[in-house]
Amino acid sequence: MAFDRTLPALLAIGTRAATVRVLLLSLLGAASEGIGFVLLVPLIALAAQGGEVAALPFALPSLSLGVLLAVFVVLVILRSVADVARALAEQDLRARIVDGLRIRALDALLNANWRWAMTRRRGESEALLVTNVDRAGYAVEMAAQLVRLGFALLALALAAMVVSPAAALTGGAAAAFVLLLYRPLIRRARALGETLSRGYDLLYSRLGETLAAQRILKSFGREVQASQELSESLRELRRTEFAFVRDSAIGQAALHIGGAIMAAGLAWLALELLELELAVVLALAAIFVRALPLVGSLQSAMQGWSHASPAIADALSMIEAASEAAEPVSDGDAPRLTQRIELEDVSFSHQPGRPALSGITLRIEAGEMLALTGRSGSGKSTLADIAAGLIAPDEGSISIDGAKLGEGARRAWRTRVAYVQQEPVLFSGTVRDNLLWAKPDASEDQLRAALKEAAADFVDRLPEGLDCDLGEGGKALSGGERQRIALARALLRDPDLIVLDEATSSVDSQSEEAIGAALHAMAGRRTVLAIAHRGLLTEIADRVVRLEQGRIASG
Ligand SMILES: Nc1ncnc2c1ncn2[C@@H]1O[C@H](COP(=O)(O)OP(=O)(O)OP(=O)(O)O)[C@@H](O)[C@H]1O
Repeated sequence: MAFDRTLPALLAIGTRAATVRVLLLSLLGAASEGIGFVLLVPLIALAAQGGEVAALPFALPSLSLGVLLAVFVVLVILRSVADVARALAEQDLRARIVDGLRIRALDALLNANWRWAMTRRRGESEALLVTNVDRAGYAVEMAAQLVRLGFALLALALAAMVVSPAAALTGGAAAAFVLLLYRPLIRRARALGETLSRGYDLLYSRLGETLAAQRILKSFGREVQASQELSESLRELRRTEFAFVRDSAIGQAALHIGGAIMAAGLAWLALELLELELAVVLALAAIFVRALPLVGSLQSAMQGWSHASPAIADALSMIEAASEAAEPVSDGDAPRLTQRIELEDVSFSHQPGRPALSGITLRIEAGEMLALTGRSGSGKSTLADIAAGLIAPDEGSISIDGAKLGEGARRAWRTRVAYVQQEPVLFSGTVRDNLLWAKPDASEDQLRAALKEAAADFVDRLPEGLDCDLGEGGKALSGGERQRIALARALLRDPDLIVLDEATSSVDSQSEEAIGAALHAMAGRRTVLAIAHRGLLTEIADRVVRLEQGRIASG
C-alpha cells in the first residue's frame, strides 16, 4: 500500500506532535467505545437475566443499574469530546502537511538550478502544486481515517474477545478473509490513481498552453479543436474516476453481502454450537452491527488512500529531484563589475551531443553595449544565460573582473544582473507595485529617476501616475509601454549588467526609438548585453558579435 516510504515522509512534514495528538485521540475514542460495549453484557444481563451471567470468562463487578447507566453516559461524553478534539487535530495535521508540501515543492522548484528547471514542463509543475498537493491532503485524511477505524475495530475486537473469545476469533478470521478478497480492488484503485495523476498533469499542461496561445488560436480559427481536445482529456479523466467509483461501490455492496452471510453464520455458531447466553449473544450482535459499517468505511478509506497516495509519491519525488538540482547558497558578496566580463573557451550543450555553444571566447568591457546577433538557434540566449549567471558552462570559464564565477558566486552575481525579456512580465497592480517588486525600499525619487532613464516618463501622464492600476499583466498599457516599465524596473536595482533578450523585437517603432535613445544615453555608464536580430539596437551598440551554430562568426 506504499505506506512504507510515503507515510513517514509525510508525517515528517506534518510534525510529530500533531501526529501523536491524532493517534492518542483516536485511541481514546476507540477505547471508550470498546469499554461501553463490554458493559453491555452486565446491562443486558441485569435487564433480562436478573444480573446473572454464568458463561463469561471473567468475573463481573456487581454494579447497580444506576451506576452502569452513569458509566455509559460518562463513556459517551468522553468519546464525543475525544471525537471533536480528534477532528480538529486531524484538520490541523492535514493543513500542516498540505501547506508544508506545497511550500516545499515551490521552494524546491524555485531553488533548483536553471538547467534543471528548463527541462520541466510548466503544466507538470502547475498540476503538482495545485491538484496533486490537494490530492495529497485527501490521502492524509484517508490515512487518518484508516488509523481511527483501525483503532475502533481493534477496540471492538478486544471487547468481543472479552465477551466470548471463541465467537470473537471466528468472527475475526471471517472478517480477515473478507478483507483479503479486497486486495485486488485496492491494487486496482492504486493503478487508477496513478493514471489519474498523469491525466491531471496532461490536462493542466494543455490548459496552460491553450490559455497562453489564445491569440494565435483565435487567428488560426482553432477554438473548436481546442475545446474538443479538452473534452477528450476530460472524458479520459472521468472514465478513470468512474472506474474508481464503480470499484468502490462494488466493494461496499460485496461487503454488505459478505457481512450478512457472516452475521448469519456467527449467530448460528453462537446459539447452536457455543450455546452462549442471551446477554452475551446480544452484546456480540451489537458489536457486530457496529463493526460492520466500520469495516465498510475501512475498505473505502483503503481504496481512497490507494487512489490518492500516488499524488504524494509524485510530489515527494519531484521535491527530491528538484532538491538534488538545488543551487548552492551564495558563498560571499556579489561580484562587482568594474572592468570586464570574460568568457574563456566556453562550451555548453542542453542535450548530449548537440552543443549550443562551442569554444566561445569573448570579452565584454564594463560600460560597453554589446549586441549579440545570429540566426535562431545560433546560441544567443544560451550565451546570455551564461553571462547572467543562470547556467554554468560545461567547459571553459566565465570571470567577472578577473575572478572566476564559480558555483557559489553565481546566485549572488544574478543580484547584480537585470534581465529584460521579449515579452515583458508585469504583475497585476500599479506601476509603483511593479517597480517596488524589484527594490522594495526604493524612494519616490529613485522610482522617478528609473522611469526617466528608461524613457518611461509617459507614466506621469497616466491617470493617477505611479499609482495607476495596470490590470492583469499590465494589460492597460501597450507592448512598448510595458517594455519601458520593465526596463525601469531593471534599472532600479542599479545593475552591473543589463541583459536585453530581444527586448525591442515586438514593440512599436516609437517605443523602440525611445528605448534605443535611453540605452544610448547610458553609454559608458552601464554594461548592456543585447540580443537583437537586427534593427536599432545593433546600430547603437558599441560592438556587434554574430554567432553561427554556437561559435563566434564575427565581432
Ligand atoms: N531547454 C533546451 N533544451 C534543449 N535544447 C535547447 C534548449 N534551449 C536551447 N536549446 C537548443 O540550443 C541551441 C541554442 O539555442 P538558443 O536558444 O541559445 O539560440 P538563440 O540563438 O537564442 O535562438 P532564438 O533566436 O530562436 O532564441 C538551439 O539548437 C536550441 O534548440
